[in-house]
Amino acid sequence: MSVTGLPFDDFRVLLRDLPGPDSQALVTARDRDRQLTKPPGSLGRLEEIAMWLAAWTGRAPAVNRPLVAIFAGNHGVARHGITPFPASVTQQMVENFAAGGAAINQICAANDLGLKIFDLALDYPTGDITIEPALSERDCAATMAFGMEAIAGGTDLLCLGEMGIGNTTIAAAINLALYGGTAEDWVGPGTGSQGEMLARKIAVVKQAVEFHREHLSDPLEVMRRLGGREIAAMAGAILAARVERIPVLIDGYVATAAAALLKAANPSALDHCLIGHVSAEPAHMRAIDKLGKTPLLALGMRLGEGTGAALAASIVKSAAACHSGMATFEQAGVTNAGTH
Ligand SMILES: Cc1cc2ncn([C@H]3O[C@H](COP(=O)(O)O)[C@@H](O)[C@H]3O)c2cc1C
Ligand SMILES: O=C(O)c1cccnc1
Repeated sequence: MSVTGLPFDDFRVLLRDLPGPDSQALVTARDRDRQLTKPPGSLGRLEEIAMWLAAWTGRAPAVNRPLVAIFAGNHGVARHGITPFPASVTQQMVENFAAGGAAINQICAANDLGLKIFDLALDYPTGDITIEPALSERDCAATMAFGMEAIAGGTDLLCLGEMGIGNTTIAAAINLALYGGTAEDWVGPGTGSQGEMLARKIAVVKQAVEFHREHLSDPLEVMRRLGGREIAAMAGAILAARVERIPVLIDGYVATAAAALLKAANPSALDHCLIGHVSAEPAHMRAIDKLGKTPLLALGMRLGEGTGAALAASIVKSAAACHSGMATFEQAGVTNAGTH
């Protein structure tokens, strides 16, 4: 853990001093883009994505080793009956990922993406956020540090996803703590909560934020009090990626809440991240708006597992391929505007 004092100290230092974009790589990429055999701007957002890759990797846009990292955790709050599925499904789905049977396995296979699963102490659910912090500072910091391992094997595009029964309740509590409003504004069905169960979910989120209200001005405190292990690990992974100049694709409502904690700590913390998709969870678009981002895809998905981020990776790969592989006007002998 920290050599400087409290476990969060190293992360506070890291968050204060994040590397910025590489302006030289950006200028070089813009210059090449102007020469490619297409009308200027005609590849729309693909062009912006290529420039984003250049700025945050510091080199010519390329995606050679895309990786989906899924973090799995269990939540004490699940005991309140706020989700239709039992907490045991988290472990069962981890086994399903390993066996290749989940949606994310198929999307990774179809799009040539690496996949790594990190299970986080599944036998030890976090504290029940309605009456206690989810994690101690030490445990939360250790889990953030573990999340940084996501990039250890090397990748040049990190897609972040999660698995954790009950974690849309956790995401709603984080958003309520960060942005205010009412619990109803941030709670949605998740895997299918409705009627009395949905009412309980709203009450639980309200109660949790009320219980911790004195301690919610510090985003890292919000993380440990209202978050969960997969939330802390995703935040750690985003930070590690920033330091190592790896662009990041964020998945749905839950992953976005983890990212939001970093943005609250440093407004530039997510500049190397794009939101892969807007999920069907009703509050996801509002949460994305709070980050000042525009999602790449809107497919009505509401699964998690990194599936939306993984699908968006194919767009990012295509953006890099166009930028690096297209011929210039000169190479192809195609007449450019203004030169005829
Ligand atoms: C079989 C199954 C596979 C999943 N894959 C992702 N999730 C998603 O659903 C969970 C969050 O929803 P809630 O807050 O309503 O529990 C997370 O585990 C999330 O990744 C799944 C959920 C289930 C049941
Ligand atoms: O948007 C998400 O990430 C999501 C939605 C429902 C269930 N699990 C995750």
